[in-house]
Amino acid sequence: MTTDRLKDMLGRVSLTPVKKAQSVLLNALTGSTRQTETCPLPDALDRLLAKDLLSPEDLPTHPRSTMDGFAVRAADTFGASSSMPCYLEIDGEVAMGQMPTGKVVQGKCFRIATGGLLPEGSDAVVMFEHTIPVDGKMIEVVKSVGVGINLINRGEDIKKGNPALPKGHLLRPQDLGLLAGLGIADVAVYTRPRVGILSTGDEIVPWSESPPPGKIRNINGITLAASCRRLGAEVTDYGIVSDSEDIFFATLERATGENNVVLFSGGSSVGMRDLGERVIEKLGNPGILVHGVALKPGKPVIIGLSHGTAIFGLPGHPVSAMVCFELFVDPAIRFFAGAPTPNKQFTQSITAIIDRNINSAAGRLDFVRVQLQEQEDMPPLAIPVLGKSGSISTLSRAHGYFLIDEPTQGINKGSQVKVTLLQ
Ligand SMILES: Nc1nc2c(c(=O)[nH]1)N[C@H]1C(S)=C(S)[C@@H](COP(=O)(O)OP(=O)(O)OC[C@H]3O[C@@H](n4cnc5c(N)ncnc54)[C@H](O)[C@@H]3O)O[C@H]1N2
Ligand code: MOO
Repeated sequence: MTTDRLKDMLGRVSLTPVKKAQSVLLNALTGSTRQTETCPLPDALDRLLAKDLLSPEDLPTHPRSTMDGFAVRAADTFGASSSMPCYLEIDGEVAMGQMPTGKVVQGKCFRIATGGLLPEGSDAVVMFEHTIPVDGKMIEVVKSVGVGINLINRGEDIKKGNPALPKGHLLRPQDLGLLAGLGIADVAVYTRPRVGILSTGDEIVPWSESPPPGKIRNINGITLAASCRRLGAEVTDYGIVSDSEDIFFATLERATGENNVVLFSGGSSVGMRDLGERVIEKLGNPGILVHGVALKPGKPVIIGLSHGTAIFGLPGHPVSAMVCFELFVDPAIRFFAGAPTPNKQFTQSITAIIDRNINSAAGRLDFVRVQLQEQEDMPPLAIPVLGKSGSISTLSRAHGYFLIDEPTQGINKGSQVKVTLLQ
């Protein structure tokens, strides 16, 4: 496979627009394998279906009453009203959980409870409230019913052979309920994506330690692992790797062999010790897809692929790392998780009104963190959370973000913005 990196007029690799980088990544991933497995129904929540599911039977398997009342022949009640009731003889009772015995014949009815199976001959149910007992054997019907009223027909929920759920569908509680109703005990799902995480930098110490002067705690190892778990991935932490090319390469090579996606943070920009690009290139097949995107923050991100595993060199600054996760890693994990269109389709977003002017340079995508403040009878206010990409508290305080696209040079106070909520 050859990679198609954007070049400027002098042949130098230039910053790639975010949308282009996303499509290069997703196109390259189409050659990667997604594994599937069988999962017991109760454990299938939040998994993605690996096959189209057809209904193996009619649901319900028999017509059932949806009201407490009397199973009748609708024609027997035509014209019935409180001023001119019709009279029906109670000829039997449907026992719950049992097949009804007997048949409703003209002029007769069966007592039935909600959920009871409709006895043969009946085609509607009259609610108790619309009847008056005459004696133990006879009722007055004071409201007519049409055929099919107050019952659910065989196969009305879903018919045998009809599509129940499509391949790639994310299984929610209501979907598990549908599968339970159809008696599907084992579900073919995509295997959870495996993600390996490395943190690079001689200055990084485990977050649980007290850093001596010159060192800092590992923030990215935690934020990235948690973001992966949110997407249902299984995460392996390969720890903190020192800025030695040999150790970094050996760890990255091992992680690439063991995972669908590998993330490392730090070492993506052009500093002397920034080995990210070199080691991905060395892994090859094909190696680097994109290095440097027109994005703020997050410009130095590296996107690579090696032997079907997606590799991301995320900028070390904690906000930049999470922004790149949201825009690039998230779709890659969704791809391996089995999502049919890995770019977020129905992200939770709301319209808000920006409370001040925001500058933005033309030619790059700006990711603006915001807090939301409710306003009466108006969309909420979006208040930008300003701060450097090294300040994780700015993301922690943010309720969401909006994007300023490449051609736009800033937006004016009072404009509407589409805020994607940060979960
Ligand atoms: N001459 C240039 N310098 C820089 C450029 C540039 O274009 N030219 N880009 C800047 C931008 S933008 C960013 S973002 C950073 C990205 O740098 P790296 O990805 O190489 O990351 P490091 O240099 O290793 O670290 C940056 C920063 O983040 C801290 N860090 C790293 N890992 C962690 C972690 N796991 N937890 C918490 N903090 C972490 C690290 O200590 C640095 O402070 O490059 C700019 N430079
Ligand atoms: O891209 Mo850097 O992430 O602007 O801080």
